[in-house]
Amino acid sequence: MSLSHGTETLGTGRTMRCYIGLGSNIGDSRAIIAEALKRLDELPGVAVGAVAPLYRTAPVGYVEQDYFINTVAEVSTTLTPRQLLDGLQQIENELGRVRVIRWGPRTVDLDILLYGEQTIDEPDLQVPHPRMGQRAFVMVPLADLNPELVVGGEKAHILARRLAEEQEIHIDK
Ligand SMILES: Nc1ncnc2c1ncn2[C@@H]1O[C@H](COP(=O)(O)OP(=O)(O)OP(=O)(O)O)[C@@H](O)[C@H]1O
Ligand SMILES: Nc1nc2c(c(=O)[nH]1)N=C(CO)CN2
Repeated sequence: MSLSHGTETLGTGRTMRCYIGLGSNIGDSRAIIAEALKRLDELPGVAVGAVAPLYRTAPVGYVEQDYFINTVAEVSTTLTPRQLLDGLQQIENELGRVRVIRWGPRTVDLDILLYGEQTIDEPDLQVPHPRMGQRAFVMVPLADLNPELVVGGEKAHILARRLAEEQEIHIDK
């Protein structure tokens, strides 16, 4: 929890509730996600709250790759969306340097799913995340945290249940 640390120089002064999606399919994904959450909580102006369970999920989109570990974290922040994105990219870069395969892809992906009720449509930042409502690996952990949340006109738990019938997702054990 670092909301009170240096926040006078950051962001809006208002505290926003956000949801961050985390995914990894390279290296020790569980340890990498734990480390990403620790670093997220250590960012000035960011406090990590509830974190959903870890899920093991089949790759969506480009399918010739390993299964992912995914989760979603609820975050309180005084940062602006862009400051938050900068912080997430810094963590991705730091952890991405823990290279497992030479020239290999990044080890962790951090997405801003929701930033309060705000809508942002800029070339390098779209919120709500435009593909979140089609992805079981996002909606299932998000629904664990906030089942009544409305995403694209539907409640998170309803979307999650439907997507989980189409896309492979299991609690990680
Ligand atoms: N809500 C958001 N959260 C994080 N990054 C975002 C968001 N909206 C746009 N971006 C942009 O997406 C870029 C990351 O693209 P990348 O190639 O990693 O996409 P991806 O994570 O593989 O795919 P997807 O966006 O479908 O999850 C970042 O450089 C960032 O500028
Ligand atoms: N299961 C799963 N599939 C994905 C994921 C992910 O995090 N989990 N991330 C992607 C690019 O953001 C593309 N496909």
